Amino acid sequence: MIVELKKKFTFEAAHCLPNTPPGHKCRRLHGHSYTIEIEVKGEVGEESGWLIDFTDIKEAWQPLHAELDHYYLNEIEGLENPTSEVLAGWIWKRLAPTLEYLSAVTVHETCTSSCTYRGE
Ligand SMILES: Nc1nc2c(c(=O)[nH]1)N=C([C@H](O)[C@H](O)COP(=O)(O)OP(=O)(O)OP(=O)(O)O)CN2
Ligand SMILES: [Zn+2]
Repeated sequence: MIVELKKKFTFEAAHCLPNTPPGHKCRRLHGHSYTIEIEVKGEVGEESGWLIDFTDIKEAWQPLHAELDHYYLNEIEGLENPTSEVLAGWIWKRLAPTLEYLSAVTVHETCTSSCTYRGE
């Protein structure tokens, strides 16, 4: 049986988007309460009854939370232009080596805007 597990995390951070046209609202320094959704996909183990422990996802996320929470994202290497797209790719790159079965990273920048990256 193939399943998809999803776990959500939150962090607060400031950013601006320096490559937007002059006068664009996102050029101004502002902040978001980001929600990050991490998904893994694979076969359920017969004995365990699960794909992986949700705690494994939490442990993989924790170092990234420490790097991102209450920081100015533009000052972090690789996030000089921190769109949702760039951030989703940045998170994927860091999670993929440690989190088996990773299948998607979704960045919710606001309640109405999100970006999903599936490693392609
Ligand atoms: N493709 C992208 N478009 C935008 C990004 C992005 O990362 N990728 N980012 C922004 C801004 O960071 C902005 O803070 C969030 O955008 P927006 O959804 O427009 O925010 P609002 O709260 O104003 O949205 P409502 O329409 O009022 O819900 C902009 N675009
Ligand atoms: Zn923004």
